[in-house]
Amino acid sequence: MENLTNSIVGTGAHNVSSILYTLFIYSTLSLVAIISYIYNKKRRASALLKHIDGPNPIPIFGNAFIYHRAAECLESFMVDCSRKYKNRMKIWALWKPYVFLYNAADIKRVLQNTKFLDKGPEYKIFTWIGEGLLTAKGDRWLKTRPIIDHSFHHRVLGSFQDTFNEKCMLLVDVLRKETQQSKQLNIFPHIFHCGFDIICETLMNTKMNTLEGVDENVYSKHLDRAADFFHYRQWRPMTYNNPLGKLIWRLSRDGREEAKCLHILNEFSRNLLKTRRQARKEIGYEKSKNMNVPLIDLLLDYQEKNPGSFTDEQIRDEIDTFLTGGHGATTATTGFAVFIFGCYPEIQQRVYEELDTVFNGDPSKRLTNEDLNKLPYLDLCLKECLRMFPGVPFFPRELGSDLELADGTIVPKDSIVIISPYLLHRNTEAHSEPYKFLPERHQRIEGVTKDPYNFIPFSAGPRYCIGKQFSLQETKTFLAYLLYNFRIEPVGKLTDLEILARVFLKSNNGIPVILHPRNEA
Ligand code: HEM
Repeated sequence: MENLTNSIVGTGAHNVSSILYTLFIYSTLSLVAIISYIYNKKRRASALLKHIDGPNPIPIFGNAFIYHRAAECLESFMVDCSRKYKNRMKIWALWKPYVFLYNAADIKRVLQNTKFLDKGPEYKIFTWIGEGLLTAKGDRWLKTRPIIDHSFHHRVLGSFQDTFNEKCMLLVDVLRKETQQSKQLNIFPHIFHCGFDIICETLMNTKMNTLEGVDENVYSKHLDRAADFFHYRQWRPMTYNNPLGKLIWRLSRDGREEAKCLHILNEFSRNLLKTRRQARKEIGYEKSKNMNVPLIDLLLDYQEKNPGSFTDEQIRDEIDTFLTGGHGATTATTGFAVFIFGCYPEIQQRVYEELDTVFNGDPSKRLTNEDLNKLPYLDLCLKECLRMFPGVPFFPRELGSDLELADGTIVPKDSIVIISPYLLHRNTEAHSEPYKFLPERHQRIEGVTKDPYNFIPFSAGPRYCIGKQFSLQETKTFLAYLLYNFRIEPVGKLTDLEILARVFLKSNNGIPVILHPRNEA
């Protein structure tokens, strides 16, 4: 019996050690295989990208320890780099090359090519929007974009003008009250809430009254927090581009708070969907035949007519995508525009005079689409604001195959390409005196053709911004009411604004202005 036990124990110990030995061999071999795979990839990438300059990397980590400065010190680091490394630059995040492009010729090669439609891994940390239109890949994007396009038909956009007017007039009232209480104010939160109410009422057919403070703006509040985490992680790829980094992030205090935030955002959108479905039942909503209806009804109609086409969670992804994208960039642009007009009083006066021909002395006039078309100078100013402060300063593409740049340089498959409207719009080869606000530069001149890829606030090619026309119409309405009702005085200079590249461009110290009412209503 003793012998038997000894031999079992002995065999067991032997088995354990041989299992451990085998495990050791396999893990060593796997590690060697992974390291040599990464090493070979990195070697190929280094060789191919040797002609693209960038900050000096350190062994193993590359530029991982300076990469975050790209977002935090947009002007003092990123713009400086872009001046030093003309037209494009390379940054290594561990072994992964990030190639920043800010010249039209290279950007065109990415945006026009249907091989490069997939967004970069940064968008995976947009966790609350799941696989909505912005992040969707391949077949899902190909299927969804043509459907959603119907909701942005000019007939649908035309029908939104009443809501734009009503909300912007309310914004003017709210600001009038504010100016009575304090001389100086940060106008951005008011614009942001107004933009949120507009997106809910137009695309989601759901009234929200956050501007008046009736409904607490749960969504915007948590969106702002989620954007903080996005901002932090976006420029620290180690928190999302490898399983260990992701796990450490999830377990961290911030990671847990992020998860709570995302849950609240998603729950808000689920409720919005439920409420709209219920409201449709109650009012006996009839499905439209031509699909030119607000987004939420389009998706619900489509789901009912084509069972299995969209799950409720996929519709929720789209709701979150459009609630996020639908007011963030537009309100950022409007905020910066207000400040710029304050800094250029002569230009502000010229816009006011143009507006006066349309408002005709009546500050509460409801603007029509025809009225908006009679404001060509405001159009030029808006374009110039979008040039100087593009709401989306950077956007990524992950290369599914090698990309050939304009001069023949090959950017290898699996690299990340970052297209930067912000840097492109400040590139002196594309725009002379880029720090000057010169609306006239957007004027068409007979016989002169400019490269449209020098100005891409809404991106270009097949994945250009679906909300472009919506946004232009909305921003113009915002500015028309604000500039007709107030003379804007900035608090400080343009260079005092601390500009951050968050999900959307943001001034970290707000948009501080003094508003002088022009006409008492
Ligand atoms: C000034 C305002 C805006 C700016 C500067 C802007 C900018 C952009 C840019 C640069 C992209 C391309 C992003 C990429 O390729 O990764 C984009 C895509 C997109 N935008 Fe906008 N946007 C604005 C307003 C809006 C509005 C108002 C909406 C919705 C109502 C919207 C919804 C979207 C969506 C869904 C996409 C993804 C399109 C696709 O991949 O098919 N955007 N936008």
